Amino acid sequence: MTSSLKIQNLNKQFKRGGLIFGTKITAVENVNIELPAGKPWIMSIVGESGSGKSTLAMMVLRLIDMTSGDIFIDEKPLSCYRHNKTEFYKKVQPIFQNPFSAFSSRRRVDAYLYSTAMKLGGAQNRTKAKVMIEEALESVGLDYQTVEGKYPNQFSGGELQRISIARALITRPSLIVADEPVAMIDASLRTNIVNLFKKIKDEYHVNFIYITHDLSTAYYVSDYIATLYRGNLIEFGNAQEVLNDPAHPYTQLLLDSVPRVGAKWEDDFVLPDMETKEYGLVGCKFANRCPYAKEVCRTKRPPSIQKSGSHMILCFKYNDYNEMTFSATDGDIIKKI
Ligand SMILES: Nc1ncnc2c1ncn2[C@@H]1O[C@H](COP(=O)(O)OP(=O)(O)OP(=O)(O)O)[C@@H](O)[C@H]1O
Repeated sequence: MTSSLKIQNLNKQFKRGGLIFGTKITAVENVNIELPAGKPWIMSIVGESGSGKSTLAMMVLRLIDMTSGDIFIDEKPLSCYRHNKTEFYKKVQPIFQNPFSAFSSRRRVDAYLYSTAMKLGGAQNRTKAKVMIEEALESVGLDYQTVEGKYPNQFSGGELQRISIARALITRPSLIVADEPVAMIDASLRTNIVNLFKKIKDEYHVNFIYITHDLSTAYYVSDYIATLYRGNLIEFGNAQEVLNDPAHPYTQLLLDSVPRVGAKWEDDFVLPDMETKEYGLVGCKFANRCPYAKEVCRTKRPPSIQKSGSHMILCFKYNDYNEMTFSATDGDIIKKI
């Protein structure tokens, strides 16, 4: 199959502490995801704080290096863009959590839009750039006059995030990576912003990686759901399948709070030292919290099991706790019989 996104055996290790007494954590561990080309999609990456979501997003955005593995966008490895940042940002655009940090308070917002249209969008002059900007703003429900000549602090967080989205659209990217784009936005406006992703996906044929704590918005917009836990992709699949029939005990736990609008996991649900400890576990990272955990879950890394279609989980329970001769880190998938 030709793929629009392929994440292959992706790993990221961070060193923590000093040179001598420091430890390493694998913030993203052997993640494999492949999404087909052709039909645009929104993939939500969900998981509580410290599960590796932003680390994964930053690798896709080339903001940090991967330790090993590879990422392909439209079949091209990210390494292709090593010497060509412009080409990369034409293809992949970021949207960050805090729209106010994406724009300097001393620069007019329209200056950013013109700069993007002319440097990345291919506009040869300001007149052509203006047409592009008007169209992008219209797609996010804003008009040019409302934005013209204004500074970031003259907008609400929600408006400024819409402008960030419009700016991302100007380059006609193939992929937008939105890391917690609604976290700082009033709860009542979150669904509107995320619904925009859906509209833009269809209008512009752009794919989205949507990273979120906010399960209810993920619930409404996703075509695919990826659940991360301590760097492991513990469940992945078509959103309908994962949401209607979550297989991993952790995803089941998370989905208990859906569909309450604005439902979140508490950031201090897991204490930081417990987080570090879980990253270091040899078996399943969720074993200490899992009501179904057995001995094998604590001693061996669970295998990837293909439940049906694209739906996979990293869990012993779905293989009747059979010990595998190889682990998920070998990148193998066992088909559920
Ligand atoms: N530069 C870094 N150096 C060391 N450890 C890091 C670094 N960046 C992230 N980590 C660690 O990697 C793990 C995953 O962090 P990450 O920010 O990717 O999680 P997250 O799921 O995005 O969390 P949040 O929702 O809070 O942003 C955490 O334990 C974090 O402390």
